[in-house]
Amino acid sequence: MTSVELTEVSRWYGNVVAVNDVTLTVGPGLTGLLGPNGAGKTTVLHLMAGLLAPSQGKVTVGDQSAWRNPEMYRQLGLVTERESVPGFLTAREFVLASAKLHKLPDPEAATRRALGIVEMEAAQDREISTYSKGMRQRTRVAAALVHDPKVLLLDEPFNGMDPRQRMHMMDLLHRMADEGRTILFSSHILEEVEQLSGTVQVIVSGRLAASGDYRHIRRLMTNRPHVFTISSSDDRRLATVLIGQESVSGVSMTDGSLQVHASDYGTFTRALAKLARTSDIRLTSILPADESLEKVFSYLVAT
Ligand SMILES: Nc1ncnc2c1ncn2[C@@H]1O[C@H](COP(=O)(O)OP(=O)(O)OP(=O)(O)O)[C@@H](O)[C@H]1O
Repeated sequence: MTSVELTEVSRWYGNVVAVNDVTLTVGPGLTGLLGPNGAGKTTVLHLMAGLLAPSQGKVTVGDQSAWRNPEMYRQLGLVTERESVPGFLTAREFVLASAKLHKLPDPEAATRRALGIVEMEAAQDREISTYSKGMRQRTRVAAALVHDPKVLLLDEPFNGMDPRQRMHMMDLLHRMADEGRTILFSSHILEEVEQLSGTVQVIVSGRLAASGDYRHIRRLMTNRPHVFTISSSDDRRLATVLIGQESVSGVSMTDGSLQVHASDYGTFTRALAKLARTSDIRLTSILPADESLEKVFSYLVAT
């Protein structure tokens, strides 16, 4: 059982602070690292993989320091974000090259084992250029785990996949985690971690903003303040009724529609339907205002 640990880690590039005083332990099982673009996810993974030195703090894999420690690569595999697989090779050739780079005693057997884990045996002798996105990604996973590492890090492994491919990849990650490995993957899409049974660590602007299971994170995000645009059979009367509600912090009428600031999504939406019914007002549309993912995540930092 191998854990990866960050203790008071910061990493800056010139005057850009990419990771800001993060303390975090990722233990055996499956963990998601969630955050908007530019939050520092890649930097965290590269620190864990020993590709970057922390500007401050300590990064360990098992009991060993990650930085400047080639020994660590026996324990760890990394699937990088950018898809760079030579299309003219077959999956078997690609994974075998990785096995040879690791100087494994029986590279052929290790290649067969890794391709078996990702269920790529049937297509292993076809050129990678003929594969689907999901198959290419699984081939890259096989290359990263050919040396049977205890820790596997994956940077945005679901990027560009359709829902079926995504489910297949999530099953694969769960299976590897169930074998006792420490698996950490990054994502900038909340729905991508929906099928995750393990922990989600949320990172925003280089800081650890929240952690817990998917339902906990989802709740934190939906319980934040929301703005709704509402149309009804009598907007003006609806406005006067709503302003008396505890879950409403402001009401305004602009361009013929009603804007409502609600302090809590769940309480407000439940109250709205009931109020409209008892006041005999017909609701014709309720639209949540468009909020960028950035803003939603930032709310978590503020709490
Ligand atoms: N080599 C670099 N030089 C300067 N700034 C960098 C460098 N690498 C990353 N950054 C900056 O550090 C911050 C964190 O970047 P990082 O790539 O770790 O985020 P991320 O969460 O992985 O985002 P993305 O999903 O968009 O890759 C960003 O502001 C980014 O612009």
